[in-house]
Amino acid sequence: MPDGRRNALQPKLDGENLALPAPGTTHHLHRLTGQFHEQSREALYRRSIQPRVRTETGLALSVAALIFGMFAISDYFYTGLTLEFTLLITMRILVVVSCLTLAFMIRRRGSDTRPAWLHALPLWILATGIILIVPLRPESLTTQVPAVVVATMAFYLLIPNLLPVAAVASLYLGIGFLIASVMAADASAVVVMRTTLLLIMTNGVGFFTLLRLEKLQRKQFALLQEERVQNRQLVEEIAHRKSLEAQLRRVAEQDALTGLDSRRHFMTRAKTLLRRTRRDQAPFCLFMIDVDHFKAINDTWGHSQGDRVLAAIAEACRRSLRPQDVIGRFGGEEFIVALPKTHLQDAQMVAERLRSKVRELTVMEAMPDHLLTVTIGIAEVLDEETDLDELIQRADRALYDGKHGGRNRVVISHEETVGDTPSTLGESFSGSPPFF
Ligand SMILES: Nc1nc2c(ncn2[C@@H]2O[C@H](COP(=O)(O)OP(=O)(O)OP(=O)(O)O)[C@@H](O)[C@H]2O)c(=O)[nH]1
Repeated sequence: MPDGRRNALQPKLDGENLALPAPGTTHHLHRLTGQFHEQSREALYRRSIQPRVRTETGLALSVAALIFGMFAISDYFYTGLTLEFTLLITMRILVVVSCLTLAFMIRRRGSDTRPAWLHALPLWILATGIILIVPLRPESLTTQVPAVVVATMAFYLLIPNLLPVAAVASLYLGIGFLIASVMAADASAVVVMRTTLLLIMTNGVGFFTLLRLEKLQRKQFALLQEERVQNRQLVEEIAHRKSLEAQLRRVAEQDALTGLDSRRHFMTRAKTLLRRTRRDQAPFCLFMIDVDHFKAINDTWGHSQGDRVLAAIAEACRRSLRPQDVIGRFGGEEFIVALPKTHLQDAQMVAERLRSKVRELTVMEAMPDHLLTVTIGIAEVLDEETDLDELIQRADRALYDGKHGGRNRVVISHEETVGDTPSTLGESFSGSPPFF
């Protein structure tokens, strides 16, 4: 299904059609890392944020590397064109190039199997670069402390990473910086103490802020999943109800044995047709069709054969009539047909054709010596007549006349004719006489 046509009740997570957890599954987060205890859910979460993380990491690393490179200007002011400056500029170029390369790799090569070290490595390179400034520019130690604080916050909050990765890299930066301060810049105990406290505070703030963010994002993810599960259940429920409704409608509207309209549905459709035909002042005819000696078929060949005969006659009706004619099973072995925009003479021809078709049905092969016949009563709607029930009654009376007249015939309701002359068009048997 194209995305545009995707059901609005089924939101899609970033880039993936992810499997959903079982409904009602609760989620627990690790207290110190903020990650899901459930490994599969954690993997699902990471996959869902992967495209965003790739882009943001690439951007953040590029920005951090460029800022780190820009500080070559202050190196020049501190050292002038000395060996230290050459070492500093070389080191900065190496760090910038490594970070940009890794940023590029993360953006281009990010996949499910991407190793964690690929994300950790740029932090360690940046941290090493910052630490190395201390021995190369020991006199600027005091200005380097705020740079370490900013870098630590960037490790936690700017460059997307898992909390343990950011924490370990920040600790490495802090401890490395303190050791370098003592060993290469002869920092006094007070300065070391102050810097240590500042870095502890920075790490604390960074750690707990990122921990909170990690937890919030995962809670949001879990809620979204829960919602998706509920939406999916809702969609399934709606589909189920719709199919039940359709089934119920079919049961109510269709006769199960023949597939024809049920009596009730026929009445509804025929009434609409009659109204429309009356409005257009067009003719309208109705057939009542009854299988002759049907009880005997049941009694002799069984009810299953009787059912097959009814289904075959229904099929013959469907094939002999036009798509706009409405055919219904009126009850038992009786069928009813509404023929809109049909004159009596045409209806009579159609009925005769149908009667001949019934005699040729293959279902009769199982009933040797039996001539399967039907009697059809026809009534045409009279001028200004709008009542379908009356039309049915007249067709039924014609059918009754046909039964009494010997069956296997088409009979037109005599109430159709001008004057009181009966117009029953009885027909004597053709072919072999019926078995009964
Ligand atoms: N097999 C089968 N028989 C049915 C079904 N519905 C009604 N019948 C039977 O159809 C028979 C109708 O018999 P009758 O009303 O006496 O009519 P008939 O034997 O066709 O006689 P005439 O109409 O006078 O020619 C009854 O025995 C019903 O039990 C059905 O769905 N399947």
